[in-house]
Amino acid sequence: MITEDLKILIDNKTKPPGSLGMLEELALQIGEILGTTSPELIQPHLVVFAADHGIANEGVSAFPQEVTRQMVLNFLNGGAAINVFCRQHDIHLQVVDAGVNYDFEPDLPLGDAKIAKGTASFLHGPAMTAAQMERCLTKGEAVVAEIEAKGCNVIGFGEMGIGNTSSAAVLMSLLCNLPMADCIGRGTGLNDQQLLRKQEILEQAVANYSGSRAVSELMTHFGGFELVEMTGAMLAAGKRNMVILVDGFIATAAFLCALQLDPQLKSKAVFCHESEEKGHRLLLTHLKAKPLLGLGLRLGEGTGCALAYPLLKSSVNFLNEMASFQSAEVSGKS
Ligand SMILES: Cc1cc2ncn([C@H]3O[C@H](COP(=O)(O)O)[C@@H](O)[C@H]3O)c2cc1C
Ligand SMILES: O=C(O)c1cccnc1
Repeated sequence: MITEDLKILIDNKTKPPGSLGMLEELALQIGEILGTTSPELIQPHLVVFAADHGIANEGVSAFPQEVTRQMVLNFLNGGAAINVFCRQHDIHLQVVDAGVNYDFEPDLPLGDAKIAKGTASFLHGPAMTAAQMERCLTKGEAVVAEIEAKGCNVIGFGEMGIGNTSSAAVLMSLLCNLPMADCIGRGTGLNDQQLLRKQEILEQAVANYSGSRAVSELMTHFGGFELVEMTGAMLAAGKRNMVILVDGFIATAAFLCALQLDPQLKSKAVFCHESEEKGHRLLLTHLKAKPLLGLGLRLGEGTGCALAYPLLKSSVNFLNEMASFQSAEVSGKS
């Protein structure tokens, strides 16, 4: 019903049919999610989940683990890329400690969803316990519930966690049944030799794993606290009919996990960009997802979401503000 109404509205705007391309698909999708032919994007939010990874100590990242905590403080001081882009587009930014290996001062404007001070290395055993994994999903959901209560209906998710492209790559490889070599990338900037080592470590971790392919067990074994909290947050946003902005490689891996738990979730998700991280294109292809932007970003933090947000605004604005052939008295197609 709403879909047909939206399609008629979009086609009656003063333009050749389909000429606004992906913006038309976006307007249709946002109208469907919000259940209205005159959607408004309200209180856009971007949540950055941060946590540390035991696997970071196995030489899989070009940067040391303490960068996670240092970047959290940078976010709180307003100095990271995601701060700049959120400021530019009036997006509320919230940083959440999902499990950074550091005790932050209690009075900082930092969401507390800490599970532990970093995961264990998944090279030889599970990254977290099953109970911790469940707590991640619950805490991610709670973060979204609180934000939705403020009236927000569009929410993006970012992450910070040195080593987390490794978690994401393994989850992708096992859930999509793809060779590790197709799922790993240079992350923060590994050279060829370091990349080969990352592949060996991750292949060894999978060889050492004797569990099932059930997504909950995979998230427990290979997940990061920030990644699984993001999965919980995405599930919660979908359940609440919010527009979900999916960022780069790690966020898409979190989405892949969420989709296994809620197959309806895809209709709520906007894939904001295609990351330069090697596995991302294949992961998007696997999800049959069409990203909005291709800027060669490989940062994470939710930067792709913040950069794509103006396109969502343009799509609802054309739907709400453009004249129709009838109202503007423009002749239709002959
Ligand atoms: C200064 C700095 C800022 C970042 N912001 C996001 N990431 C990104 O890089 C990390 C993933 O790459 P890997 O798996 O290779 O460690 C994540 O923290 C991700 O958010 C950053 C990385 C660095 C170094
Ligand atoms: O695409 C991403 O999310 C990404 C890529 C490299 C490093 N950090 C994040």
